[in-house]
Amino acid sequence: MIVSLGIDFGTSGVRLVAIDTDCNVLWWGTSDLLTQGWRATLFALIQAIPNEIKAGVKRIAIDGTSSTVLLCDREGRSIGAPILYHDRRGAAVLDSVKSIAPAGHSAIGATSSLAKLLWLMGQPEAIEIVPTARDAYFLHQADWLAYHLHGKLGISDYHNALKLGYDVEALCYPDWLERQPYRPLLPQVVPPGTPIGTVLPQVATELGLAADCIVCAGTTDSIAAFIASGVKEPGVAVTSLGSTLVIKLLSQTRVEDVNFGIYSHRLGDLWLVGGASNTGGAVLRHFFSDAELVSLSQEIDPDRPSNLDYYPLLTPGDRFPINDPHLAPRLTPRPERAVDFLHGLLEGIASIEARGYQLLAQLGATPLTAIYTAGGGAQNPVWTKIRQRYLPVPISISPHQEAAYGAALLAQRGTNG
Ligand SMILES: Nc1ncnc2c1ncn2[C@@H]1O[C@H](COP(=O)(O)OP(=O)(O)O)[C@@H](O)[C@H]1O
Ligand SMILES: O=C(CO)[C@H](O)[C@H](O)COP(=O)(O)O
Repeated sequence: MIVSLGIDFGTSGVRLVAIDTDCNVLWWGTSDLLTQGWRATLFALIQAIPNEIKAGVKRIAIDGTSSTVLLCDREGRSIGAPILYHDRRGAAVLDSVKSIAPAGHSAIGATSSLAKLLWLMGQPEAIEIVPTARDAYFLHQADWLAYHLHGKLGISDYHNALKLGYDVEALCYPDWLERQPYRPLLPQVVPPGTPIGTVLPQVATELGLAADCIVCAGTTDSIAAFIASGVKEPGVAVTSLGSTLVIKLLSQTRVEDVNFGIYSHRLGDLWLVGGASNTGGAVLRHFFSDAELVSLSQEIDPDRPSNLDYYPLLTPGDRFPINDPHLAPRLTPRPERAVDFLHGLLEGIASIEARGYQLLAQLGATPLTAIYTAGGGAQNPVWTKIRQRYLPVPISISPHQEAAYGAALLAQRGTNG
């Protein structure tokens, strides 16, 4: 039996999926992040796989949250704490980012990997490191975790590296990054799913993996969720209704517009175009429990408009489809009945999603033909009907929603599979 493993370090936990050559799920595991850290969580999840399945594991790929980064030494030890995907400390160095990256580049943003790198470069520990930069590495979460399996430091994939400034069309770092003093810290970048090396002998023994098990380059969590859907046809999109709202449309054309927070990841010979909004399930969860979301949604008539015009955010600022760090939430007027308030929230998020897809069309992406939905919100049929009022194409639930399943497919087939 040949088994591929996908491991997802997502926004709300860590999941592992093992699949066979026919893509059947043989095993799945889930864990909160252990207090001992990312590596301990990774190892515990792999250790928990039953031996008869584990013995067949030949490929592993890991996805992590996009723009979660760290600096580490040549032993892979983190220098300072990792900086998480939503950490906005990069806002302090945004002017420096803008001074080196071309206008409109997707690496320009308070949470981008590049902004975090520039922030780190201003810290005392980095000032010591840069002159001897061969001994230090700037890595993404997925790169660093894979290192603990294959033992090679300084390797990333072109999904994680997009917001670092890597040129995913020319497949090299652009001149404006090559010129920087911290260039030696940057990882070598390969296509997601590329075999990097076999698992280290001591790790194979510790985890009970086969000595010839290959560790592949990873991806980001939301791209792994897209890959999980199995979508191969340009024009088909996946909307993730998790804590945040993320839309990704498979397109023959690349589109970028920083004003709307729209950018394109490369996916084999095609483009994954879209953006990520701060609206989504986290706002719903702030006001309602999951049980209330189910019961109250059943009382909503999805064919009737709420007549509320919300832009649901928990704090000011959005990235997409309005890229404005100060954008004010719009959550008033608040009706007396909870069901009416929820109706307004679900419509508000649906209208942001629809606006996103309209913009992709206007900017020249391959025309939208169908939408799959993933994430907690996909389980709400009333919301699907509301969204259907705003969107001109059929909406259905994604057949596979787990990012870890997408990472397992990536390990098995690469991005063109
Ligand atoms: N019935 C429901 N209707 C709408 N949203 C829901 C429902 N159940 C859960 N959610 C939302 O789904 C989100 C969790 O989805 P999930 O995909 O697990 O998120 P994450 O992005 O954190 O991985 C929560 O923020 C919650 O508000
Ligand atoms: O909030 C996130 C955590 O990763 C989103 O998934 C992210 O912003 C989307 O990024 P990308 O398109 O690079 O996967």
